[in-house]
Amino acid sequence: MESVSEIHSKCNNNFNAKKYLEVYYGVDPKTQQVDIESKFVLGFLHDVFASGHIAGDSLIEIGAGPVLYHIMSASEQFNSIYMTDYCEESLHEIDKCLHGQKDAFDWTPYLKYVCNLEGNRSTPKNKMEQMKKNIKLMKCDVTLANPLHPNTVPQADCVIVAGCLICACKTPDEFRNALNNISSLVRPGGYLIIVDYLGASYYLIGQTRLDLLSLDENIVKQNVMAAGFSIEEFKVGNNFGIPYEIFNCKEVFCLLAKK
Ligand SMILES: C[S@@+](CC[C@H](N)C(=O)[O-])C[C@H]1O[C@@H](n2cnc3c(N)ncnc32)[C@H](O)[C@@H]1O
Repeated sequence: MESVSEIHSKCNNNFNAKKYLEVYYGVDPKTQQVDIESKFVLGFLHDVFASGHIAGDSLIEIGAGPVLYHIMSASEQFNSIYMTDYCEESLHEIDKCLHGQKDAFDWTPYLKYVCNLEGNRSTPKNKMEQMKKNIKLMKCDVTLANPLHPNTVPQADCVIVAGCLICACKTPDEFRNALNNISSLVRPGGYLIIVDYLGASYYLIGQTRLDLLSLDENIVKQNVMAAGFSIEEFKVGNNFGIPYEIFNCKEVFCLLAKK
């Protein structure tokens, strides 16, 4: 049996957080425009949080990786935001952003896009300052009954899981278990948001190929409902800039469900 630290170091070897950011979140240096998939996902998250009724004391993002953008629209709605991941290296990339380090990934194009969606009531700089105040970083593992083990936090008003479950789960059974584990983190009446991909089976980070669980809409919906949620929205987007040889993805989905 592998120890937790062995598993984490193995994960660090396979998941190159810096390279991942460059390949999947790098923008054209000339135009600084965010891609169509990001506009779809950020637009969904904006609409969800702009309504104002998904708010409260805490939000947990599970499997955030080195990526800051899924909580941009939520950042003013919660007192505490726990950004969590299996790999320490990924959390370190977020930490660098929060501490304004020189070699931190630059999220400005995405911050600008989100501020624009919000009618520019805030600036990218102010939004980043807001995030610095309420984000806490924590390890997680969706295969554990308490994914935040050894930490415990009060059940959250909202949990976001983006691009994580098709990486962390190898079979539909593992997907079901992970959703049950994640459900334990959401308070009754709280919300679950999933952003993930349909029909994808691998992606590349540089030369490293990582396998993915191929999901369809039915498997997602059935298991989310079985984990104690009622689905309020399910939106699918299918216009990708990433070449098929790098990520054999057909569709991204955004789901909002209430416990
Ligand atoms: C493709 S990345 C997605 C990162 C980011 N959320 C995004 O949308 O770009 C998949 C993430 O799932 C994380 N992950 C893999 N296995 C996990 C597990 N058992 N528990 C929690 N996170 C896991 C990885 O460390 C990685 O950060």
